[in-house]
Parts: sequence; C-alpha cells; structure tokens
Amino acid sequence: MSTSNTSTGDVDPAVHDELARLRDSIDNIDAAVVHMLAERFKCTQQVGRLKAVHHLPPADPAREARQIARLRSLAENAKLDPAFAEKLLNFIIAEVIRHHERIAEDAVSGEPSTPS
Ligand SMILES: C=C(O[C@@H]1C=C(C(=O)O)C=C[C@H]1O)C(=O)O
Repeated sequence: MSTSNTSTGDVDPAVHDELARLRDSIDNIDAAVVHMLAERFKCTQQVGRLKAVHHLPPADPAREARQIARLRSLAENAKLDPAFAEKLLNFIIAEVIRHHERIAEDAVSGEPSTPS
C-alpha cells in the first residue's frame, strides 16, 4: 500500500471521477457555510450595536448555555459529534463577543465601528 502518494494521477479514472464529484459537493457546502456565517455576523453586528446603545454587556452566558444545549441536541440527531458542534459554536461566539466589545469601545470613544 502506498503511504506517500499525494497525487491522483495513477489512480483508476472512476476513482478520480468520484473524488472530483465529492469535492464539487464539498466546495458547494463550504460556500453555503461561508454565506450562512456572513448572514449570522450581519445579525450579530446589529445585536452588538443595540447592546452598545442600551449599555448591555457584550456576552450573555445564559443565552449561550441555551444555544449550546440546543445545538448539541441538533448535532446528536444529525449524527454529528456534539462536542465538535459545541466547540464550533463557542469559537463563533467568541468572535462575536470580540466584535461586541469593539463596538461598545467605539461607542464610548465616538469612533465609527468597523468589523476587524
Ligand atoms: C449575539 C449575542 O451576543 C453574544 C453572542 C452570541 C452568539 O453569537 O450567538 C450569543 C450570546 C452572546 O454572548 C446575543 O446576546 O444574542
């Protein structure tokens, strides 16, 4: 068995076709993920501005706990590792909180808020 072949030039053309078909789907899914994340960040930026105007804290741990419980349950039903789903959500939420902190700081200093 080859362990170091990184090219696909010497494989059966049918295998190559199947690989290309699957990679097309992966590319479509990755594009959908990017578009969905962009829409989610548009919403969270609005939440951040609302919180800054009304002097609410950037993070809401109770809301996060409910989201994590819900996402873990959805992941289990979808046969996705719930620990992975939780890690992914926490990663996204950490970025959102960073944005909210930035929006709140900019509101105090009078700077326009731009995503960074
Ligand atoms: C978007 C919010 O702000 C933060 C980010 C969250 C998120 O990205 O889902 C959830 C809770 C908050 O810690 C919110 O309060 O709804």
